[in-house]
Amino acid sequence: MENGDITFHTRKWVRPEDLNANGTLFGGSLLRWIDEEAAIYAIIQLGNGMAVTKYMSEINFVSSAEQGDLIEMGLTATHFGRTSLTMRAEVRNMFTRQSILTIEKIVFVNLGEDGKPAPHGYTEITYSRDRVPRQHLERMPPRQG
Ligand SMILES: CC(=O)SCCNC(=O)CCNC(=O)[C@H](O)C(C)(C)COP(=O)(O)OP(=O)(O)OC[C@H]1O[C@@H](n2cnc3c(N)ncnc32)[C@H](O)[C@@H]1OP(=O)(O)O
Repeated sequence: MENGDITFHTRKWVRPEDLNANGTLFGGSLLRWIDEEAAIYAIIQLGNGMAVTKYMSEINFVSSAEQGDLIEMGLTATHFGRTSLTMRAEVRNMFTRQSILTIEKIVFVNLGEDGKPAPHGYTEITYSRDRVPRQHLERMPPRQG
């Protein structure tokens, strides 16, 4: 599987505590949000809560956002390796669709119980919630039908 379309999931409202000294969105806040978004995406794709950030390529801050802006974060898997998952990320203004940030390559590694890289066995993106991390399985509602 290579180069899926980006799906925009999470929206954020740029608030005063997210601003830098210039009064625009602080890059550190944006990176914290995107790292968490990538972690959630990796957990869902790999069905494992033990997935860690390994590598991020250049980060391109394309344009700034201002207080009150509504932004959305998107990710897509671009490559399933043996133990890794590579994603592409984009953050954009929800209404103008203007790009705010792009990261071409974010690599997460699937860890085993021993904390070492472990094969995840997946090769394709899932668009449903069928790869449930073990610790959440017993709290799942029973299947209908
Ligand atoms: C969500 C978070 O915030 S997590 C917190 C931040 N992250 C961390 O603390 C992780 C710290 N790093 C580590 O613990 C270790 O580096 C590990 C366990 C992730 C990986 O250990 P390594 O010895 O590098 O593992 P290994 O060499 O087997 O590589 C594992 C995979 O990562 C890939 N990889 C390793 N280095 C890189 C790199 N620089 N760039 C891209 N991919 C890489 C490998 O190609 C391999 O993928 P594959 O199995 O799909 O082919």
